[in-house]
Amino acid sequence: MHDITVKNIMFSYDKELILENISMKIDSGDFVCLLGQSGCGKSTFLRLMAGLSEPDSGNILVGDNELKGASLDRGVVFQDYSLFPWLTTGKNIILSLQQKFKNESKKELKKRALYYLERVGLDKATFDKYPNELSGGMRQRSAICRSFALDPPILLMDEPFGALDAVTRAKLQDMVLDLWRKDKENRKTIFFVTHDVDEALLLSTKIFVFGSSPSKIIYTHSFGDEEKVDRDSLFNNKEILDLRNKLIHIINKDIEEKINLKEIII
Ligand SMILES: Nc1ncnc2c1ncn2[C@@H]1O[C@H](COP(=O)(O)OP(=O)(O)OP(=O)(O)O)[C@@H](O)[C@H]1O
Repeated sequence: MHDITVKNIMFSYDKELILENISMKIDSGDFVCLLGQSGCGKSTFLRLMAGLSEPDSGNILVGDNELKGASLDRGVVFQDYSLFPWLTTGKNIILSLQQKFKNESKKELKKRALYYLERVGLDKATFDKYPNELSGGMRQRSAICRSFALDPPILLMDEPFGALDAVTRAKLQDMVLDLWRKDKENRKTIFFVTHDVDEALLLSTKIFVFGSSPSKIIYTHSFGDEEKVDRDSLFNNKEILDLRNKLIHIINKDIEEKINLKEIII
């Protein structure tokens, strides 16, 4: 129902081709990670999936419907938390919830917001705090809380943990996995951009790697149902270690090719 089919997407900024003929199939409930070197077009692609920009050609289908513009069926979490600094965390969350749950009273919306604050590991007091009174990790938890409270079937996440220290990052990775896993009946489809290979291995059921100049899919890996990677097997399981090395090699090779190409042009 919320399968995503991407067909032959081409996208340029001015005359520069950024995405070349991208096609992919994402099943409902998949946790997809998109890897690739910096500047290869990962965020550009996520913006297309969010409906925040349009491709030159090609299309994206959610189920049978062609994606046109932003929609409440797709939540987006960016790296920079994207909370309004002049509103308390609670008001930030309720402002979004009001767009979707138009018939719910303020009391019901607050109850929903508090429930999800707890699910992302924040205490009730966070509701009345302004974003600048929170740590980076707490701000990102709040942004994720807002997205999960909106309960979209599809969640698009653009390097949401990129600015966080390693410990907070690990905690939030576990939290998102937990939220994704627990909604078994109605598992969200998550599309997660990262340039961290270990993060992709830990989170994903499916990995796509973008190459650059212009960007196309250069590698795909799908984990079987029983193969979900946990934190221990990241470093102990030979198959996962081989895959990790392979992914790092593919990305490094793409970086080297880009550098060589630049030298030829200069
Ligand atoms: N608004 C814009 N106008 C023109 N060019 C842009 C714009 N946004 C991005 N680009 C260019 O498009 C290319 C892809 O950028 P994008 O941000 O999608 O890459 P990315 O893979 O997400 O990078 P990173 O991992 O560093 O965030 C880059 O060359 C970038 O300079």
